[in-house]
Amino acid sequence: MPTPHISAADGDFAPDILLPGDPRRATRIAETFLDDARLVTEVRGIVGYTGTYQGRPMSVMATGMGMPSATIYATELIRYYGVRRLVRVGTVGGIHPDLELGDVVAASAAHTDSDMTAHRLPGVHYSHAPSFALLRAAADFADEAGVRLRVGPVLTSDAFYHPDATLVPRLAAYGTLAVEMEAAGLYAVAAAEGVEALMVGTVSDHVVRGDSLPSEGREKTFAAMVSVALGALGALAR
Ligand SMILES: O=P(O)(O)O[C@H]1O[C@H](CO)[C@@H](O)[C@H]1O
Ligand SMILES: O=c1cc[nH]c(=O)[nH]1
Repeated sequence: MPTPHISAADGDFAPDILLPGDPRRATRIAETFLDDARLVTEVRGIVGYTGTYQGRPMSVMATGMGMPSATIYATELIRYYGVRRLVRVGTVGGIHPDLELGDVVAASAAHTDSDMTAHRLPGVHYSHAPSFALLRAAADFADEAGVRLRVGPVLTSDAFYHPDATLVPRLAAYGTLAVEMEAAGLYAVAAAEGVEALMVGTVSDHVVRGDSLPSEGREKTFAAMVSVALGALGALAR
């Protein structure tokens, strides 16, 4: 049944879904990786597609930017469309000095500067963590495929333009890999709803060094990230 934000019919989504922030990336993923992809929703320009990948049903849908947007879609997909495994495929800003542009990261934890998930467990500093099964499957797939995958904590921030210039060096001192804007919310929703989630990201820029990928570089590295996400989902389905 359609929700306030998704116009798809019952059964239109697969249990497995990729979640980029950018609607154009959702379309490119559907066109590049899925067979027989069809558009199942486009409310507010947030497109979702379902097709097959290696013979299995697979969906991809944009989330927009930030936790308020991403958690609306994640919640509705899980509660009303039966989605059970959600892998965010995002761009991230590198923080760790070892990260190169184009590297793929998987978030084994997500710190946050947001209060968005704090109301869920008052009095507790909640740990935003992914599905271990999905994380392990992503790491195993990357090893086998020869993809350089860095696994570690990220910061999920409410602000793309953060006013506190000391934040990134302080996070770097705690081994934080990168910054993005949705993983913590996705992990909290998935945990609360009893389903599995993971955030995989491509380093599109380095927030300390100040370099960033040109657009054709983004296209190539985006393929490595998506293949890791699809490989992890495929391994769990077997
Ligand atoms: O490229 P996406 O998936 O949108 O992810 C990152 O890019 C956006 C900011 O430019 C935020 O959504 C951030 O998390
Ligand atoms: O949230 C994000 C995503 C990419 N790069 C950044 O600096 N921040």
